[in-house]
Amino acid sequence: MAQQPLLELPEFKNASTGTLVVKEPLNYWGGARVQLKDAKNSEPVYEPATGRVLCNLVPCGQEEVDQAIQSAHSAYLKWSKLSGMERARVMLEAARIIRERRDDIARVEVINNGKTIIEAQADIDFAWQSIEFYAGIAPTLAGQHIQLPGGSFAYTRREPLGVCAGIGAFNYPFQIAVCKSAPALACGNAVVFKPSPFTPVTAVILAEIYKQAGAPDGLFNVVQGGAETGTLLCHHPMVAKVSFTGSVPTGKKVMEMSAKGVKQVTLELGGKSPLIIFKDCDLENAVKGALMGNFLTQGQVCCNGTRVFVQREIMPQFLEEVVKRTKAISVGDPLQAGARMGALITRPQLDKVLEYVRKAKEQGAKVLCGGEPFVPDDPKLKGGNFMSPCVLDNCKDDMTCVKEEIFGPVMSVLPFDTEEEVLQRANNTTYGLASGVFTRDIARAHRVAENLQAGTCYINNYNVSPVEVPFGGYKMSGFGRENGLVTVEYYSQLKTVVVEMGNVESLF
Ligand SMILES: NC(=O)C1=CN([C@@H]2O[C@H](COP(=O)(O)OP(=O)(O)OC[C@H]3O[C@@H](n4cnc5c(N)ncnc54)[C@H](O)[C@@H]3O)[C@@H](O)[C@H]2O)C=CC1
Repeated sequence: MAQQPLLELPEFKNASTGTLVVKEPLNYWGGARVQLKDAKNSEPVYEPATGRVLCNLVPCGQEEVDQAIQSAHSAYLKWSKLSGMERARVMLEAARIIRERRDDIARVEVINNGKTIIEAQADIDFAWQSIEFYAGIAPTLAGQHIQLPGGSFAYTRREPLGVCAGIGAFNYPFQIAVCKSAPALACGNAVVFKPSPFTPVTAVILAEIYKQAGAPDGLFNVVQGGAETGTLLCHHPMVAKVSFTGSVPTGKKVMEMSAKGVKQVTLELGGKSPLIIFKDCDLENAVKGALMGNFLTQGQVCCNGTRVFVQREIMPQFLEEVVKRTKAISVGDPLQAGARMGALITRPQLDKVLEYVRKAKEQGAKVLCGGEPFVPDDPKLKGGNFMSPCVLDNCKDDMTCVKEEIFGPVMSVLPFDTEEEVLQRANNTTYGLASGVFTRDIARAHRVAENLQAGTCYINNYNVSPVEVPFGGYKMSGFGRENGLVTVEYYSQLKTVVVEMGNVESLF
């Protein structure tokens, strides 16, 4: 009997905070959810807002990873032979279904991830837009014709890589699965995706949607698990490329393992990005930018501008306004429309963030607001991983909170005097994912953008990442790009064909 898609099951349809229990298998290959034979290594996955068990994660071992990759490979053989127009048609249908089911997918994402519904809806909108964008590009993929002497010529073909593995982080589960699969599929590849073990639920919904849209069985597969399953993907000889989103230490391991098989790698890693606010800025916009650059997804965003450099003359006004607005952020049930901050991903992650705040105080920072565990009034949320968003003043460049990626709602504010000084301090980090500058001086804005060592620089805004704009890191924040036209280069390879129209001129 055909499986009923997850989103149509009654428990998914009526899901609200504290009610969803997922019993259906979350691994997916060969066009269907797969129940693993051996569930002995299964681990509970908790709902961040309640601390309740949401599902049990059954990790894939060698045999299952191999099955998923074989299934991807057979789909690749068919999919790669389709024209770009044919691939686009399937992708556009997938985008349409996602758009139609946007609120349902967003609700499940909230329950699994803990972010607020308003953010999850934006993430799902990003997802269908990304698939639409790459569907539009699929028919345009083409090579070049190069005229040679004597009527001979060469041409290039932009060809897919084969089976691409995607490994995702927990903070944008559905969106990351799409950011990797949309360009990969547009170029003619097949994908095996491993979500974070903390957020296993929505990737399989994406798999079901691709199938419903007409993708061949095996084109997009999901293998669940943690480091071990990820390792199996990186080592598998039939995987042509690994696209990884996660922390720097794991990214290094992924690169090392992939190097053994000379696999292509894209690394979307962490950051400790600078946001520079000059005294000639529009202060209200700068404050809004600092909040958007620090508190989305409970601060668990790779490109967050967590080192906020403020020119000394406007520091008092900036702090007053930023603290007032931070205190007004409503923390609570992420499925409530009014909530603006939900729960952190896990209890250990919450403890880690609170420890960063404690250490910051010990090193001399001043907590202007927040930085404490938060227990909402609603009894069902008592076991959730909530904390109050935090602003730290009196920060110095050598403090731990300024140097390390906290991955929680903690903003460190630092004074500066001159442009030259702030650029030097902003760049004094091994990371280079993003950066931002607020100023009304147009020449200064572009000069600062040029001199910041980061893959993205936002001028007079922060954390704006539309699908058509490339995104990725400098330095230890990784390499390769996601989003935008350039990403097709990371999911395809160029074949050169040389055609002789005359006789072979042999030296022998
Ligand atoms: N640059 C970007 O686009 C983004 C970067 N990130 C970064 O991700 C990090 C937070 O995400 P986490 O999920 O905590 O990262 P993580 O590095 O702990 O895990 C990421 C993924 O790697 C897998 N993994 C762990 N060990 C592995 C191994 N040895 N081999 C293969 N796979 C392995 C995990 O199971 C998970 O799926 C932060 O540093 C954040 O900045 C997050 C989102 C976007």
